[in-house]
Amino acid sequence: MEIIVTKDYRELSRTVCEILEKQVIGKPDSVLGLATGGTPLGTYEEMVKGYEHRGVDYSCVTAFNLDEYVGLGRNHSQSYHSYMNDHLFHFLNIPKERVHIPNGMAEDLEQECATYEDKLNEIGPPDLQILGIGANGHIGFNEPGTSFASTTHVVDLAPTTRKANARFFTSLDKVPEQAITMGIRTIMKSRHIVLLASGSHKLKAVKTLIDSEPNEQFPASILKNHPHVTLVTDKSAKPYE
Ligand SMILES: O=P(O)(O)OC[C@H]1O[C@](O)(CO)[C@@H](O)[C@@H]1O
Repeated sequence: MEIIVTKDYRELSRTVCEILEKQVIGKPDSVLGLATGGTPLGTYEEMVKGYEHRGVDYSCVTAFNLDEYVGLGRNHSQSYHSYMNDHLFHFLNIPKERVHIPNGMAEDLEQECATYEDKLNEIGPPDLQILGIGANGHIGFNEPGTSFASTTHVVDLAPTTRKANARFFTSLDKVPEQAITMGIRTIMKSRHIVLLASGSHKLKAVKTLIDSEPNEQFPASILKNHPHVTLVTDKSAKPYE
């Protein structure tokens, strides 16, 4: 695993943006796997600047998002559809038909997962997958205990994850209890994975990742079995000198 330590969050965001832009400039029809949560927000801001000021072209890119809450419509302010539109897609020239996010309102959620996985297999895998890490080691919404063989599936969110994400909702009881997420096996098919960790609250998770062998109780540990992972962390989330 390659590890890049940046001096702060701003530098982390610029670094990840540079990796993404290099990917897209080198291969204009790249498939990008994108993440939500607080950590990639700075990266998306930098990408928008890159599009507006440096003319980075996304017209041939395809995007797949990692996950979506079950029960939130695409126009709900806290759905990941809204998050991606508000922070990225609204500003870039990725054609709408090449943007893929699971439908958390699907009547048949199992079918939605199977269709999403099929689409990923048909068009993907992502050339570059962006990932955040949960304090409990989750990647996407794959909570501790998720099988490493999992494909896109419906998950029950861990109480700690709901609590961590309650900051985006008016109260904890408004945070959905389930989500659709790409599985661990799905994520591992990506050609290059860039894992972002920022802030002292991620220190323990980064330390556990570095110190542990792959095990299903700490989902991010599977990344040690992947041939091309870049961990980009700022100093406050760096556990060792
Ligand atoms: O970047 P954050 O907000 O710390 O979240 C870390 C991870 O947790 C999630 O938001 C899910 O809780 C993921 O989407 C994200 O990768």
